[in-house]
Amino acid sequence: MELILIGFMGSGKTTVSQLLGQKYHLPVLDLDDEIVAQTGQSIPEIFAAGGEAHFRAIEHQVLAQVIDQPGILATGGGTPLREDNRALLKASHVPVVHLRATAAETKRRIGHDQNRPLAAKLDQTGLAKLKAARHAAYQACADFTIETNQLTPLEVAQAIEARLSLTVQP
Ligand SMILES: Nc1ncnc2c1ncn2[C@@H]1O[C@H](COP(=O)(O)OP(=O)(O)O)[C@@H](O)[C@H]1O
Ligand SMILES: O=C(O)C1=C[C@@H](OP(=O)(O)O)[C@@H](O)[C@H](O)C1
Ligand SMILES: [Mg+2]
Repeated sequence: MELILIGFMGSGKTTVSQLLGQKYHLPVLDLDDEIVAQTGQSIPEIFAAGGEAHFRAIEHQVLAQVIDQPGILATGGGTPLREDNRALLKASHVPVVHLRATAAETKRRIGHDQNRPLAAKLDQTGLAKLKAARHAAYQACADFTIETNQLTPLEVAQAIEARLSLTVQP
């Protein structure tokens, strides 16, 4: 991978990875999409079948498979929770960018989306608590953090470019 995006659900990892991939003609790999492709099950189906532990085991296997592929990787919001996943991210030696949004903005962005089993039943306070509990894991592997609340996805992509001083021509 050339760039890895991490952060809480709704922070924009999937959206921004696609924008950067289009602009720089780089392949984009979304870990959730890859999990769905490999298992033939949706994310809610995987959680329903074996709970979060089952999903995390698959997520780890797929991360280990794809980490050395070229392109931009959008992780899932829980990917950095496992120490072995954080080690894989760090060992890739590519920039790891942490995208952030407030709980209120997160609720606005994903509140009606049923495709995220861990967020589906949480109100804004629940999202804030889960996000706070994960903060250290994100910080442990991030090279830098972008606050996305006031930014469009395109502006987030531009903020990442500015931090990386990407030189590849569009
Ligand atoms: N900077 C942003 N401003 C407003 N909406 C955003 C922004 N980034 C993402 N979104 C929206 O939030 C939702 C979740 O984005 P997504 O890229 O799937 O996040 P993630 O992959 O981090 O969970 C989508 O509807 C997306 O269009
Ligand atoms: O935060 C999490 O634990 C999860 C985030 C999701 O990815 P997004 O962050 O892209 O929504 C997906 O991997 C799964 O629903 C679990
Ligand atoms: Mg995503």
